[in-house]
Amino acid sequence: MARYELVKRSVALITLTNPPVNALSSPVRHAIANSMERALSDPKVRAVVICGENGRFCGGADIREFAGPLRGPPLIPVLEAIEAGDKPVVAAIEGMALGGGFELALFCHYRIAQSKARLGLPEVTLGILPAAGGTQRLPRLIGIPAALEMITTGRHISAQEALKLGIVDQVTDQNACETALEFALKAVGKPLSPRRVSTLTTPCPPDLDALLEAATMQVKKKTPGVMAPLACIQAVRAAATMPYSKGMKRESELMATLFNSGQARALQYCFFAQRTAGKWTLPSGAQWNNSKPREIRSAAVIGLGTMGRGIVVSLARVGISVIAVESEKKLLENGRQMVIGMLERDAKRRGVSASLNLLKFTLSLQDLKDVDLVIEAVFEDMALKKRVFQELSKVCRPGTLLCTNTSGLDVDALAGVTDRPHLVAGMHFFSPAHVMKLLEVVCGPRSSSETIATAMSLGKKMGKVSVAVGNCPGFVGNRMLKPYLDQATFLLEEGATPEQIDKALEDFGFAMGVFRMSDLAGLDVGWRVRKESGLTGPDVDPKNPPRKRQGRRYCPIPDMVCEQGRFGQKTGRGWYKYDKPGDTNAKPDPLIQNLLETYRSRYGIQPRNISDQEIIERCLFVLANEGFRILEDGMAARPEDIDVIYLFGYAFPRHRGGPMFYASMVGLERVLERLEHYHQAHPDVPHLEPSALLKKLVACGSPPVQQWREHIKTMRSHL
Ligand SMILES: CC(C)(COP(=O)(O)OP(=O)(O)OC[C@H]1O[C@@H](n2cnc3c(N)ncnc32)[C@H](O)[C@@H]1OP(=O)(O)O)[C@@H](O)C(=O)NCCC(=O)NCCSC(=O)/C=C/CCCCCCCCCCCCC(=O)O
Repeated sequence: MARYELVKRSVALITLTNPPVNALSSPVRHAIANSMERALSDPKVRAVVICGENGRFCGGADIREFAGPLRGPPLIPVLEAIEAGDKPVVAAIEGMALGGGFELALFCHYRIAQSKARLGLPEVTLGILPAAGGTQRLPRLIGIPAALEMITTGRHISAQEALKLGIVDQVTDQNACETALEFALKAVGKPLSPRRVSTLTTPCPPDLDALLEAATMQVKKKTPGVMAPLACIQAVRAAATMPYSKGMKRESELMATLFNSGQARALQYCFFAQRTAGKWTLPSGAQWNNSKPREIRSAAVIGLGTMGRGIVVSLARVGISVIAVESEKKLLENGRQMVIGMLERDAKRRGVSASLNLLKFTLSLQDLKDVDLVIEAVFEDMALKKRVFQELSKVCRPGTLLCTNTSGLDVDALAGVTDRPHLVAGMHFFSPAHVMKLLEVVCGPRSSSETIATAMSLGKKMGKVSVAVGNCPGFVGNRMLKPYLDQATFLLEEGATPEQIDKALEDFGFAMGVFRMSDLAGLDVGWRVRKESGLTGPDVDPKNPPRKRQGRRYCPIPDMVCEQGRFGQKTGRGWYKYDKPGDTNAKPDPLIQNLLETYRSRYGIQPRNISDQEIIERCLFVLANEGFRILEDGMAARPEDIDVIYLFGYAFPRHRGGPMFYASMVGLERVLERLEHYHQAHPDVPHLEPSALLKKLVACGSPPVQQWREHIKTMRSHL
């Protein structure tokens, strides 16, 4: 777990050896303690260098250990022995020094960083704080404002920035370990006291209170209801106002309030869920680690609407040459200008040059014969998409992969009109596609493992969090969204207002409630889908009861809002009113209130007071219930995949872990009981009927979310 060598006859080289990131697990802490003792007691050793194997200094504490009882030597005394020793200790930072790894470096007397290394204290993103002295040592080294920013955001900084801030003593383009060995020999005999960060006085700005107050306001605004950033600010205050030892005590008290919190568990779950989601499997046994993706050098995007443009940008900025296709000259020119503008702005922001030379714009599908992969992003119309796929099948060379960006149509039906169904898959981007991190990779029953491997790997290359899902209407994300939206409108019928429902969801942690979000996305899209599927409009049988469709409860209020030309922010009116079209400041609209009152009296609905608890339970439990059904149907491989989809595609609050994790935190028994209760009250809403998997898990004693997969295994799988 750590290798000990004597090099250059007088330097002890301690190499952390815990792949993949040399995390500070209990055996590593043991090994560091033993190695330091050996180095300090060996008269031949005049200096010490600590580095990490495989070009990675240290990724911090072993997060997996946080879930169980704490074992092994506590980290702080191990690190204190480094600082207290009478021989210079140099940290040789390659790759990364994060969290406890960064704190380890801060206990060393000197720090040398390789120029590509990243440093940071990301604990706040895991719901905790840097409790191995990070909150007390970093402010002493770089001052309150810079330390506060790093600790409350968890931002990783470059070696160059670390040098500028005074965190590292030298940056090298060479091997950091070699440089540190030379450096260590030169440090022998120099006084160590000024190098001990614990002895430094925190430079205290005169406006400390105002500074901390501003930081508090900022984190409350950015992450309302999240505890860790606030605790970080309190800990940094201690670094400015207390002696080191008292500050360390305060740091550990604050850590104790966070360590076992639900938020910390949720955020740490999210960290692992995100990594688990990349590990896809297919029923054939093909999976992420036994299937080779193809290399994609060239791609085509068909359709330059909002989605198509974002996809072109996502591809071009990672160096893939793109042919963008439109059906009319005007649309093509418009799309071309917008894509170029987007790429230029993106490049400026990243300080690189825009890769415009990778782009080609055309009106002809014939130009696509040699591309490696096509992503179709035309209007959401099955007949149109089928025509495009038939044409692509004729034009593209036999090996070209054909992908669709449909947000819910049958991918296999599209595969069926091609000459290569095994090379067809869904790549469902989220809008705006160059910003949103989520990509649902839709595996049709005939998609080959190579096709899925390629789509997943391309997603990763574009910086997306890619999740493999099965081919069912709406896939995972949009399939779950429907019952969630339905509950929100049913609650309106029963007496709630858009403002009340949004506030309850925003207090829960969503950045925007469901109605504000719908106004932002535009209400006309859903209206068109409902008209096309015969739920509203002239195709509805006049004998159909007004609030029922196919025997189920149906709320026509969203249709009534659209009939008034209220399509959301873009028209200046939707569920809310706005000062002008395109404005974002949502204001309650008395006209909506009137519409709701008239509607209720027309149907004899007596409005009732609805509690925030009911809003949260009905909206979120029905969401999770559909998630359980998706797992039952084998359309998602595991609950983590569903949660990752909701975190990255639908802005589910990360400190709640995602809908499935949230359900497990509430307690599956309670979720089941509440769903049964609401279903009894609303028997014409089948989505409220508890799913078989939820009942099965409760019957099995409500195992933790990571164990649900064992219970799902016996069910059918499309993944
Ligand atoms: C940037 C990375 C490091 C690398 O990224 P990349 O190369 O892309 O690789 P990944 O796919 O992300 O990761 C590869 C695998 O490694 C696993 N991994 C990564 N980091 C860790 C880790 N820190 N621990 C465990 N496992 C890790 C990852 O899951 C992958 O596994 P797999 O292949 O999928 O199986 C990137 O990985 C990254 O960003 N990592 C996280 C970095 C981080 O956040 N570090 C901070 C960790 S927290 C920390 O360091 C805390 C320090 C203070 C400790 C003080 C402890 C005191 C406890 C006292 C508690 C007192 C309370 C008492 C209360 C009571 O009374 O009970």
